[in-house]
Amino acid sequence: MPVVELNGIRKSFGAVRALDGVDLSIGDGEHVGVLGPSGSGKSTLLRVVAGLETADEGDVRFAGEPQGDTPAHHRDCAIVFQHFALYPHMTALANITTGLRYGLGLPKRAAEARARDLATVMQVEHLLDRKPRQMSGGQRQRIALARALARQSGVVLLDEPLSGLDAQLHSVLRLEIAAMLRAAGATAINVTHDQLDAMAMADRIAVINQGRIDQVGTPDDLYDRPATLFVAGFIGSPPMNLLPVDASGNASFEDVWIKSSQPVTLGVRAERLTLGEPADGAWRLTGSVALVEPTGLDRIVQLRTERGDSLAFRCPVHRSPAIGSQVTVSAPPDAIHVYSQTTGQRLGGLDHADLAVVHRA
Ligand SMILES: Nc1ncnc2c1ncn2[C@@H]1O[C@H](COP(=O)(O)OP(=O)(O)OP(=O)(O)O)[C@@H](O)[C@H]1O
Repeated sequence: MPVVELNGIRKSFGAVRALDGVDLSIGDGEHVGVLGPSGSGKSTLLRVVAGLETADEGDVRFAGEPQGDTPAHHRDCAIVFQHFALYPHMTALANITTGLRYGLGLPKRAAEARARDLATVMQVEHLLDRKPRQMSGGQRQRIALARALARQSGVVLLDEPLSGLDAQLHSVLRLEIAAMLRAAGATAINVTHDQLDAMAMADRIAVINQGRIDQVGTPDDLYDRPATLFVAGFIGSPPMNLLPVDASGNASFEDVWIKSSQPVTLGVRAERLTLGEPADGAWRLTGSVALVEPTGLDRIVQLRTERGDSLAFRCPVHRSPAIGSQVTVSAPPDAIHVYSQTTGQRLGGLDHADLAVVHRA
């Protein structure tokens, strides 16, 4: 049985539809990332699960039990907020034990014993006597997480737990937090706008777009087979190149026509495009180099085609073309994804029944 189930959740604030029919099911011990741009409804979703916000429609279940009438403080979940929200006048130990003593009613000694055990596992025992202002941002966030995990709740809810931390700490802490949650066997919902965080931490990711979930899948599912144009353009850095096919059925690939009963957009990832003369059967494009972006590992090159499409490809440092030069890139047909422009949904690959691919002589 799923630990958390959301069925048909809708929530509006006046005219703003924050959640527009959200279904999501989370298994025991699973870590699900909720990923989407600013304003897409991520925080509202988390607040509805926590009971801090009431859904207009739909229901939230924990272990099969509808939570509709259960107030936030009686729900079996703990939240870690974006801005630490530790009590500033209390030590880390007191911050962790307060919830155990006054929330769960544990006696002081038992609460402290549990807090110390957890602090040892999380390697923060040296911080227990410090107050929040005596700790760094990362240390405060570890204590906030310890406080949430100490409650041994069914569900841990994380709201942008890494925002506001510097880049290096950020990447260390995301692995640590994911490992701590796994070690505790916690079921977690982790809201973030950062795809790298979601990819690194979550077992599955729900991509939310304007209050609806476009796709739920493993990080690889989302990357390899984005279900919608939105996911294709959101996941990946650089995101997938998207090339609309014009009304006459002209693909922007030069030697190919696409005939389709509906307008489609072709997608191809930057790393599937190769610089230089194409192999047999590959689709090719020529354009002028607009920008070359060093990543250290390689170069991301932005190309502008004659038709006016922009696309990015990756190439090794030693083969990097000069800005302004004309180059040809190509992709194997199996690297090409096809999306409906009408529905935004992925139709599949070039073998889709609606498409006829005509190679020019
Ligand atoms: N209390 C509120 N009153 C009015 N509108 C709200 C309220 N809370 C959220 N909204 C609106 O609902 C939409 C979704 O907001 P939400 O905070 O859930 O998005 P988000 O994806 O968490 O965004 P961010 O990443 O910027 O925090 C936004 O348009 C927001 O302005």
